[in-house]
Amino acid sequence: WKTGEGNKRLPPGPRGLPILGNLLMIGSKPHHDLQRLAHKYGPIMHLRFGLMPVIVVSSPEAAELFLKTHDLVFASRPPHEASKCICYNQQNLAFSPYGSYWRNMRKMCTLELLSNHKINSLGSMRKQELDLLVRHIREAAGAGGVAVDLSSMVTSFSTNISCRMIIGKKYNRDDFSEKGFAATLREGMKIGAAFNLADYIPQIKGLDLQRLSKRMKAIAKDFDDFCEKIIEEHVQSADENRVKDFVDVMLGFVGSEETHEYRVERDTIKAIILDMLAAAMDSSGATIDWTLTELIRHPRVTKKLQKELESAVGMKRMVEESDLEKLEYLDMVIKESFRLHPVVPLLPPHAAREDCTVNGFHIPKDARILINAYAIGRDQTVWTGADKFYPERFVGSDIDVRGHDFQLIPFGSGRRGCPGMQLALTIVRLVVAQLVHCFDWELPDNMLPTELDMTEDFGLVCPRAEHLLLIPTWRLKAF
Ligand code: HEM
Repeated sequence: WKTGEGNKRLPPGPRGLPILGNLLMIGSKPHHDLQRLAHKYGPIMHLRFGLMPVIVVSSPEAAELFLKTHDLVFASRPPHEASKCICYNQQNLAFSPYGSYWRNMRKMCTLELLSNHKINSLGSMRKQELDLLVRHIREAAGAGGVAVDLSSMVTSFSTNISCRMIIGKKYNRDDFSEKGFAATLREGMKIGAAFNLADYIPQIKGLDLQRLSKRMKAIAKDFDDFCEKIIEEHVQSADENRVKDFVDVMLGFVGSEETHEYRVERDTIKAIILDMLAAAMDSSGATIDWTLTELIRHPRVTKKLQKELESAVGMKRMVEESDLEKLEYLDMVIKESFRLHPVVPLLPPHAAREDCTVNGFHIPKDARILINAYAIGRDQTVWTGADKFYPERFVGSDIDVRGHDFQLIPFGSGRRGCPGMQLALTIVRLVVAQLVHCFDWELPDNMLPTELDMTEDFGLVCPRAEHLLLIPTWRLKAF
């Protein structure tokens, strides 16, 4: 329990095996395994993955200490083989270590790509894509009693708006490589989320025991070809009047360090393209999917939400983004969904930039910090009836998801908190409201809501393992 440096006390935790440490205690759902261990060892727990000390944080008070009180110490990311190989030596924002490069890119992403102004300027594009989604579902509903694969439809919608916003156009299933655009990107994300032994025992990296390195190199090559093609198309494009996508904005900064403070090179653009696509493509879609699943399991909540929409929007038109601020119950439903189903259940690892003492425990430099947002959202000591979906718990409460309230941190908090939060909240609220307002939903084959499979598929983003199949019926009076 002691470090080599005198009597410094590490947080409690289970004993590990030589070399592997506690790695074998972690299965296919790490957030569940770590939640179980935290019940035994406490909210600040010490494990060892391979040769690396890992600190697991599982309560709001502890999360506040790491993400607010000592935010600057824990604002880095550890070395990450997948990002090194695929994202140009960890030049992506999400995994780049704390320092001037990260600060510069973070500022560019926050002020130039994900600002409220930029998000608002893309509103009509979101509307077009959402209208298309509703049309497809309505066509299926027209056939009467036919179930649609809502998970697939929402995922395609989310992929399409992300691609249009970031690289200016949509990609078909079979574009890009033999496997297809989205499948290749998702494979990259799966590899990024995998427990790669080389990250924890760097000495055995060359052995490539899990055969990840070979796959990473193949994907890195595909991605590089893809990003090069995108950049070339943007450079060649003569249309000055089109709405600027993220690649246009970043290309505008290349070689203009004198007028802008951003130092942007070709590899930077490629790393940020991949980062943004990976962060945006599945996260909002998975959240929408989980929210609709809970609504199907709780018809009372759906009815109440439909009533709110009826009185705020009326039955003669669809929901607009400008309606969202009036929809208080929708806000509670979304918060409750984020609480039970944070789609990034373990925040990407933070890294300690120096030794630090937290709550009397010694946290060594370079330790990986895993914040278990899933465990915090289901903490029985914080939430009454923690496993129940009950949006009314937020009536009269000012707890929100924006990172000020550490009992609910689906977007993280502090310097590394999600810069895409405002965009994600707009998309999730709008799509959930639209789908609940335009359609009634039923389960196929007389299935009961209690029979819905709630298994998660763990990755960088954690969607439902099974697709949500539902029968839609059009509700609105007009058109
Ligand atoms: C429901 C949707 C989303 C959720 C739940 C989510 C959640 C998160 C979380 C938990 C983090 C890590 C915070 C930490 O380490 O403390 C994060 C980081 C990040 N997110 Fe999101 N996110 C979502 C959507 C988006 C979108 C739409 C974008 C951009 C288009 C985005 C871009 C990023 C980036 C670039 C980072 C890395 C920030 C850094 O390390 O400095 N996210 N997100």
